[in-house]
Amino acid sequence: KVTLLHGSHRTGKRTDAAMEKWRGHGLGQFIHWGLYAIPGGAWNGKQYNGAAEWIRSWNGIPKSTYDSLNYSFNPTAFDAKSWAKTAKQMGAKYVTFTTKHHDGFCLWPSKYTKYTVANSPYKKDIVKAVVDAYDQEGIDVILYFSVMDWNHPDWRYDIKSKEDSIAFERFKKFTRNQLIELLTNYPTVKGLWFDGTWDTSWVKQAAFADELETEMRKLRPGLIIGSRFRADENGKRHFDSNGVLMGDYEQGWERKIPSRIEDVHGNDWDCVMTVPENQWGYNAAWNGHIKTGLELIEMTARCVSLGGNFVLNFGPKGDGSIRQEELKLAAEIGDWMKINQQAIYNCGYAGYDKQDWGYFSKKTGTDKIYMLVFNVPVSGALRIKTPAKTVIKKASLLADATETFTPEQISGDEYFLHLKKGTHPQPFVIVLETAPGQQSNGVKYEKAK
Ligand SMILES: C[C@@H]1N[C@@H](C(=O)NCc2ccccc2)[C@H](O)[C@@H]1O
Repeated sequence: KVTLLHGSHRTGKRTDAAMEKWRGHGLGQFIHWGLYAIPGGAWNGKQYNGAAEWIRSWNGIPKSTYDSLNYSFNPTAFDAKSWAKTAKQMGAKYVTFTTKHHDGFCLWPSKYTKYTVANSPYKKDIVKAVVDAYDQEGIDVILYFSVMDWNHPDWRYDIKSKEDSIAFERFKKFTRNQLIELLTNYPTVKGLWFDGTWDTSWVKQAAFADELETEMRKLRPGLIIGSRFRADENGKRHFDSNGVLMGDYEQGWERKIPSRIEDVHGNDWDCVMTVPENQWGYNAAWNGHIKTGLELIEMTARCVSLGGNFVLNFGPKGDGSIRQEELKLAAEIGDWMKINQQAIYNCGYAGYDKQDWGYFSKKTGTDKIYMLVFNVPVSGALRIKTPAKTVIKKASLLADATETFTPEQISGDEYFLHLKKGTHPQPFVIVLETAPGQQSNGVKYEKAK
């Protein structure tokens, strides 16, 4: 153990109500929207190969021309209420919304820079519209904020001179001012999702960032901040020099999902995921593999079964409308969630061995176990290995409790549930009422009725 002044200030999960609520969300929506949605991944008819929200960094684009896009930002189809309705129907319990991405354009009328929506034809406060609309739908709001700001003259990738240091001191003040401004303007937001914090200039600011995080938490008790915001004084990010998680949850699962429970080290975490391989902002040409509704439902199940939240990204167009492909996915996910949401909301790791047919989740604070079945075996037999001294009192279909299953005991703590042939074209959920701490009484298998 090394002594740290600016390492993690807490070990273990937060147990307060605000974090318990976040932990139980299961499914969230990410929205990446900004000037990058106007070019939509192409410039003068040429396709940019990277992620559309990074197009400003492309050599093919004159920076000043990109920066002038704020003068053509007028999303006439923007309707935060319809975005929030889409999220509600999908079953998302929270939204993470880009206030300012790496390009530095602010979707709120910040007092600390001219590079904001106030100086665009649209003029109005988009962050406020989103916060109000999602609040009204009962969906929690987390604000995405990029520390790295390509537009600000005082941004530096590293501090290599006295001039850099003087400039970056101004940048740090600017960053603090904007964060306090966001927390003051939009007091109902539940957390901040930080990005653009990997460059050396920011990694060197352990003391400043630690102080700023403390100040924000004091201003907004219960505020949820992930592991990507700040480094410790040795430059360690996400986990400090003693291997303790920074912030309230692990923010390292960007476009990837943990394989096993050991990978999450007993921490809270979220997985943020794109529909294409790697496009967060709107890209008109969705190339490569586009994830299907079934894939995304299975990713949601996998994240919840490992105690995390799955946050699916939407990239609205330059005019503010959501593309048809994303609306269709939201509807498909929502249709499944309407029937099976009980296995997702306020659920977490069940402590059962992973089986080939799918995922277990457990309703927090109860002995209710869910089996989220994606891969029905040819045998129709779903294997369950219960933790020691746990008996299955009842097994039934979540969608229809009258459809019950009589567990066939195979050995001390192993059972088969036998499915009727060809009865489940869609992923489905079985609920297990269990009684831990009891010796199994050898439930015998009765022929399927
Ligand atoms: C949530 C996404 N994060 C931004 C990004 O630059 N990701 C690339 C990246 C991911 C992890 C460490 C460094 C850099 C993307 O533009 C999205 O905003």
